[in-house]
Amino acid sequence: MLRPLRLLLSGLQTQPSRCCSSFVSRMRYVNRLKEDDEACTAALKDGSIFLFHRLSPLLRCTDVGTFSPATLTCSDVQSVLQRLGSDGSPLKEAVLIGCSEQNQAQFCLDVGELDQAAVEEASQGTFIDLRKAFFLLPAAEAPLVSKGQALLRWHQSTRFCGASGQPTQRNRAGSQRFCSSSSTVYYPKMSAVAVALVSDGKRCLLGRQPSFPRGLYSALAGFCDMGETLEEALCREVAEEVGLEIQSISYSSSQHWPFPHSSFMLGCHALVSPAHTQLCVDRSELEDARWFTVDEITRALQVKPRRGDPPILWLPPKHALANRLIREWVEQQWQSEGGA
Ligand SMILES: NC(=O)c1ccc[n+]([C@@H]2O[C@H](COP(=O)([O-])OP(=O)(O)OC[C@H]3O[C@@H](n4cnc5c(N)ncnc54)[C@H](O)[C@@H]3O)[C@@H](O)[C@H]2O)c1
Ligand SMILES: [Mg+2]
Repeated sequence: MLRPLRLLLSGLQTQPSRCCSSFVSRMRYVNRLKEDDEACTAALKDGSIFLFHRLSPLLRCTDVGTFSPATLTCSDVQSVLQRLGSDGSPLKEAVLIGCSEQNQAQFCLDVGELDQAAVEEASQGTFIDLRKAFFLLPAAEAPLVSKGQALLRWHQSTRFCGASGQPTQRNRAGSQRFCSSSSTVYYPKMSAVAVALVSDGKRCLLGRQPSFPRGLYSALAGFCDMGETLEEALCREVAEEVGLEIQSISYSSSQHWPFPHSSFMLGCHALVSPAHTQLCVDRSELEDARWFTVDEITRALQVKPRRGDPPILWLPPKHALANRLIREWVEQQWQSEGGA
């Protein structure tokens, strides 16, 4: 029997479609929720919510001592709000983050106006500063939390239109804000950053900023200027920071990086001529930059730094794209040595 068209459409609004691969249907579902306020309101009722308090995510400690983001249902959050005397209106501020593999829409919500300790008690979790939380979470879960925080931060800083000075209004999903006075649409934005692991074929180049923890060296990085390509940004940054000219670049991978604000990190391997490796470090940007052999890097990758240890070489944590670039380089060096 044919179902009425209206019923079919309302079914489509609340659940991912089953006509395509589960990935395709989830992506289309999230896209629909961004465009359809009613569908998004319905999805929130059945969705999961990650709470934040003044941009710090709510985490729970598992029985085995690991951490995970506290996932609450909409009714969990409603009962927490009720217990704290709130009328439930903060739920309207929830922002869509994505959709789980179980087809459940995921939202984030900042309850910074409520008492932090009272929310922690009612929701059985702890709000932890993202700088700490990011590294406590498993690598698979940290990006979801950092995406939630980035979206909440963007909403908090885009309340007014830069053209008219009037308040902006958000759509239901929180994927855009609109100023009816100037007709400007605002979308969440992030800064592009180029990161390069520079090599001369045998050694790799790492640098440290004065603000880094003692002993930490990382790949060179810099914000892309307006109008620059990724390649131009990498060549300029490496020239500015260490005075070298890059000969060739190969793209590796990218990542969203929440610190200090949302950055879109684009990671590459860069080669300089072994005949021109003399460093001329710009001390206003870097405290130090050095060439490291594959043996030094391999040893450093095996060391687990402990508080109070003497400052040996420390590499960026596993969650960071720079760590991935360093590992890729080491693997490539061992492969080419094995093959030689
Ligand atoms: N995830 C990783 O593996 C990884 C590795 C290296 C660096 N990073 C991140 O990359 C970012 C950039 O690296 P950097 O500090 O060497 O950059 P950088 O060398 O461009 O120097 C930073 C300076 O650039 C200026 N700047 C220009 N555009 C900016 C913008 N859009 N936002 C902020 N400042 C801007 C500011 O004066 C700032 O002090 C840092 O936030 C760092 O945390 C991440
Ligand atoms: Mg830099």
